[in-house]
Amino acid sequence: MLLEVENLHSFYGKSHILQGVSLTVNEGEVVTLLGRNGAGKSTTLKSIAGAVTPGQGRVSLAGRDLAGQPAFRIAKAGVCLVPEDRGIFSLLTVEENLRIACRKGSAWSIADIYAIFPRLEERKRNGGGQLSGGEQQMLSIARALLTGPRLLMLDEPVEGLAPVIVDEIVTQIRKVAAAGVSILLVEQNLAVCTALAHRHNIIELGRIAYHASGPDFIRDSDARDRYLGVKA
Ligand SMILES: Nc1ncnc2c1ncn2[C@@H]1O[C@H](COP(=O)(O)OP(=O)(O)OP(=O)(O)O)[C@@H](O)[C@H]1O
Repeated sequence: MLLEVENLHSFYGKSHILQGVSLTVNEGEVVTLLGRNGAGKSTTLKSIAGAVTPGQGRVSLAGRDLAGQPAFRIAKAGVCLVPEDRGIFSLLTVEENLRIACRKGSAWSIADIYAIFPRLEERKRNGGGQLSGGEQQMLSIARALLTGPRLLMLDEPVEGLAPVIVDEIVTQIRKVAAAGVSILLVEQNLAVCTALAHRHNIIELGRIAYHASGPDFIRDSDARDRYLGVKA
């Protein structure tokens, strides 16, 4: 087991958002966290990464307890969150954005990144702010990889992107997973989720209300309708 989250509770002020979330990610797995708007998906990722401090519960990475640790220590342990707002430096070039993300001891080099994301090499001298939305997303995933994470958490990586770019990013995420990086994916685009993931979790009322393997979830149209309001 790589990531083990057990009975996680998180609050914003008095709002009790996560009410006992439990989920796991094995080495080499792609696992989704699905759910309706406001269900607590981003909060779960932030609570694992330490951007939100959980009030209760266990988060462990390869057996090492991380819950309640500061975000920088959790990142150092190998957990990297690519947030929805992408977090790239718009005044730096693509290559500068990549260079400053590099960490000693990381298994990833900038050449590895260009092999998976050829568009970034084509655009390496462009400013981060000149990139399209899809290219910005690629750059933020690339920056996360350069830190050498064991667990990559992606928050809605294809939101608002054109279908051809979505396909490109799905292929890239698949290559990242094939390189051995475990992935916890939050994404509203179900086709992307089923194309990538080995297992799925659905969060409702602050808890995991449903989980299934990839093939079982594809067959279970009732669950998709009941929990996500998606017909067919
Ligand atoms: N910083 C915050 N302060 C107070 N409440 C917040 C904060 N961030 C999120 N919330 C609330 O917590 C709940 C869960 O939000 P979260 O962003 O985790 O949902 P989500 O499942 O990721 O949804 P979405 O798909 O809309 O991003 C929502 O009701 C949201 O309004």
